[in-house]
Amino acid sequence: MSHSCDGAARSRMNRSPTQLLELDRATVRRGAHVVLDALDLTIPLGRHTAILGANGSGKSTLMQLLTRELHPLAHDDGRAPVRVLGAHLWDVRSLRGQLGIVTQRLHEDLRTVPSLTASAVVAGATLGAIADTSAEDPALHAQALAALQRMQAAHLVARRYATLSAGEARCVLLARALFHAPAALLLDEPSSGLDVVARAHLMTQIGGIARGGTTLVLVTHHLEELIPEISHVVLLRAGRVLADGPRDLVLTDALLSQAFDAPVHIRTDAHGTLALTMAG
Ligand SMILES: Nc1ncnc2c1ncn2[C@@H]1O[C@H](COP(=O)(O)OP(=O)(O)OP(=O)(O)O)[C@@H](O)[C@H]1O
Repeated sequence: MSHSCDGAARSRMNRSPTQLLELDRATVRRGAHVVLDALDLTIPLGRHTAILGANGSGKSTLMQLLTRELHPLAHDDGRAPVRVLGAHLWDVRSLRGQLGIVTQRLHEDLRTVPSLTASAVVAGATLGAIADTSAEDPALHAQALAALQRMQAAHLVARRYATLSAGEARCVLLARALFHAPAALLLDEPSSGLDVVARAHLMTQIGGIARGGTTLVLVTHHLEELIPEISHVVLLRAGRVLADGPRDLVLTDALLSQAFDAPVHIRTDAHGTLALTMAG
């Protein structure tokens, strides 16, 4: 009996996963506060998805479930509340090799080490840790340079990461995130703090990455970041899924007004960029 169970588990792990994320009534509590409330959600590989919601709706917490930095409450019957790439047990380091991550928190952590160069930041993806390895390893340095070149950021290779502008740092983080050719790229408000030109440049690069076949998961409350490649939107409200579907069905004034608890209006400019304004 236990043999056949082990075999089934092994064959599930060995099959090529088709789902990036599967949540089965996943609940996360922080202190007395239920931050995610019995969430059911599936994000297939290959479906570029935005997780959209107001401040405090649970977007970053959902991202941390995906990266296994946070764990949900266990189910009494042993069912796995979270599966990432088909598996519910992950060694975090091997998961980091499958997911490229760009978050403000990672950026801030990297900036705390003044000696770190852009090359070291990119090459550090091999460790999943913050340490300067590229200086000692010419092969790693060359790979980091190639990754920066793909982001049109080769000129930054020797610069100290902590001295980069927000836009430059974001390109270096993208190069790091893509270092292992991950199955999916997770972006948490990637363009926040960037000027209009740097934002357009970054979002063009992200669009190219999506078209190249890397699944995009974008966590944001900035509608400007919903590039055309994003085909699917999950709307969160107070730790629950308010809507989950094709972007045109979810991005309506009515649903967004519910999500933001205020009357809002979505508009599209001449270049197709979305923006949200207060209605009236
Ligand atoms: N460590 C913590 N302890 C207690 N509550 C927390 C903690 N971290 C987050 N929360 C609460 O969980 C809720 C969801 O937070 P989360 O950061 O996931 O939201 P978010 O949608 O990403 O918000 P934002 O857009 O402002 O970044 C918020 O009400 C927040 O106050």
